[in-house]
Amino acid sequence: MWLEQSVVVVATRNKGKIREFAHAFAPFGKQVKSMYDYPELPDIVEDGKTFAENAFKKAKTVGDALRLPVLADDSGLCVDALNGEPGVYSARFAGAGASDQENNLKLLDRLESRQLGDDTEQPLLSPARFVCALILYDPVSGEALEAEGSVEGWITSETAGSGGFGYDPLFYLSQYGKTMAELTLEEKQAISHRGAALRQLAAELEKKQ
Ligand SMILES: O=c1nc[nH]c2c1ncn2[C@H]1C[C@H](O)[C@@H](COP(=O)(O)OP(=O)(O)OP(=O)(O)O)O1
Ligand SMILES: [Mg+2]
Repeated sequence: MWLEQSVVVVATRNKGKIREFAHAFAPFGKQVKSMYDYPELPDIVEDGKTFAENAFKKAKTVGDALRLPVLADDSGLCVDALNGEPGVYSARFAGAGASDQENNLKLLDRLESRQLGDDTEQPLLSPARFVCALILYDPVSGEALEAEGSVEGWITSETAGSGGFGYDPLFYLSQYGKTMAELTLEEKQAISHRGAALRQLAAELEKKQ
């Protein structure tokens, strides 16, 4: 069913995610629609303890409302020096409705205030990873497919780049010598948590054929 459809509905209002999904599905001739295309959809309270729980809630809420198969993404940044925070709270780290810039500033503030002494002044503040959980939910069968991906990097105090979204300007990839925000969409997709989760989901779908 889902593989034949020319439209993919993604249960998100994040424009950065929408851009990445549109880029990922374009080669398959699939157009991406988001919650902006269905203004009647409710806000979804993301009260799960895991990315997968939240992604499932997004997919089920939107899928049941539209009676269409829906893909949902819940993702975030887990920072070692903060014991995995902000994790599932990434979007509201600096408070409900916080902007990316406010969240980034709070993250740097939390990490820089942990540095002891002046001689620890190095731009790499902590190992970190982005995690993305995807759920593809079909309201007719009630079936849900799940995939998860992650990417390892470092939080840097030398922010750089204007691509991507969210915490990308702070997320340094040693193998590229660049932040995630300095990568093209193509490059980001090849290594990102979202790209990895999408490839895993595609493999799951293939198994079911
Ligand atoms: O590739 C990424 N590059 C940088 N930052 C990222 C990425 N992926 C997730 N993030 C951050 C952004 C946000 O602070 C949180 C996602 O929160 P999350 O609830 O999944 O998304 P959201 O509220 O922005 O949109 P929605 O729930 O409508 O999908 O993690
Ligand atoms: Mg959200």
